[in-house]
Amino acid sequence: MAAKNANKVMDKLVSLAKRRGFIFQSSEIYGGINSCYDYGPLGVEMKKNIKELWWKSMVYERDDIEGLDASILMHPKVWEASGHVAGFSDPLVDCKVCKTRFRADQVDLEKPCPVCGNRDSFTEIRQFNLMFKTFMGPVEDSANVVFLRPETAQGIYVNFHNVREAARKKLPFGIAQIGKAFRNEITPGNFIFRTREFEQMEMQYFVKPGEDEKWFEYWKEQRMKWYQRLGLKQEKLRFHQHAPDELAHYAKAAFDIEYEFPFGWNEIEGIHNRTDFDLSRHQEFSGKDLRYFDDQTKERFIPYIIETSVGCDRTLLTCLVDAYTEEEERVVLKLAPAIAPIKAAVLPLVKRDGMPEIAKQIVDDLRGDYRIFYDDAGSIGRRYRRMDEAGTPFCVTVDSQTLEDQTVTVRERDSMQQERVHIKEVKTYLDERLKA
Ligand SMILES: Nc1ncnc2c1ncn2[C@@H]1O[C@H](COP(=O)(O)OP(=O)(O)OP(=O)(O)O)[C@@H](O)[C@H]1O
Repeated sequence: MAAKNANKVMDKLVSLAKRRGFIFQSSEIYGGINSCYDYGPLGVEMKKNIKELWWKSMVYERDDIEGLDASILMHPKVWEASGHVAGFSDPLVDCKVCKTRFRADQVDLEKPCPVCGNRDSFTEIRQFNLMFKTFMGPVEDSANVVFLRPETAQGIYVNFHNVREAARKKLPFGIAQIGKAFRNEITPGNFIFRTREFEQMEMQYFVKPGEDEKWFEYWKEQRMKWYQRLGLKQEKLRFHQHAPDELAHYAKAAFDIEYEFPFGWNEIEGIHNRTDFDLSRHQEFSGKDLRYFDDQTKERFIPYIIETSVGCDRTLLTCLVDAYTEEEERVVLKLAPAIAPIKAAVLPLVKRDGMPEIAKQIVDDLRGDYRIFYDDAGSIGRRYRRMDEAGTPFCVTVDSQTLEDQTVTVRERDSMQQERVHIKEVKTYLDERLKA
């Protein structure tokens, strides 16, 4: 029953996302391609807003973090050093009869194939590496194999000294990066929750060994605060601590921030104490000295790294799920104004008496600062509903009173309360309410 309801909510969200232009199935006219999605006009705005808010809180509001945008394709040795060539894999089995593929840890191998019912039909377990391989240059041989990065972090580690020197940074400091990552997941699903191509927002914070635990606690707290700033319901968020047997090979401690989706509690962000593993390995494989020189203590050492790693697409899904609200007469996305794709809609009550002209003038005045939408099609009620579904926090309506006293109606999305505001005051009114 619970699973059925979960599917229903997700189905409704997927349908709203398509109808309103947030997210489309990739290559839809060709029947689609599994687990790949395209962001439409509203989706692209919302994703951009999420990335900007992350960047603002991680880079602009601090003085100890610098930005980076590293290449997706990297030297193949990076992935040997990182452990991804040897260890970034899931166990896989195939049914020899129906050819269905399973994750070996998600199916009972002693039982018949759950799809075709045949006994003893499973192949041996094989380790399936999740990295996408491709070839660089015109010759397709093993000497030219390169990988699409499965995480953005390695681009940060290999640039540790470049960024430190260029930005003249001393420990502790961080490097932040937003970019695409690719994983050939065996079991993608739940809409954009787990896909094979996705975007990550990662920050690696370099600290002195011995100070790592303190900074780990600090970043746990900071990152949880960020989700509150995104407007997510607090009771839907929690930490999950990795037990010793769950810890990745590089981690001394790991906490996930989890959200309660309609399909259960799931990770949205990982916070890891990666110790000196990454820089030590890159030092070993590259032969370059990646130690840090502390000019106060005159010591040389490899910094520890505290990582915060979150999926941008997964955050967007979380915000949509959290905002999706069904009320008696309407469906409304109660998105935080900072991430809402359209900040305000300007609506002439009727298409005459000069109302459209006044409305268009208001749009022109606001356009440079905000994503604004003009709509004069259909009844005012229908137009409000469309904006509710798009998560637009404010609707500005030009009506007959406007013609008399230059005031407009501003309707707030969640409360549906209306206020009269002078046309000259609309920009200030929005500025005050749209600040992140
Ligand atoms: N296939 C994916 N699709 C979308 N986002 C992803 C995917 N894999 C990872 N992420 C995002 O990147 C973040 C950090 O990646 P990390 O390697 O810690 O994930 P993970 O533990 O492998 O995730 P999971 O267990 O969900 O596969 C995740 O918290 C998630 O938000």
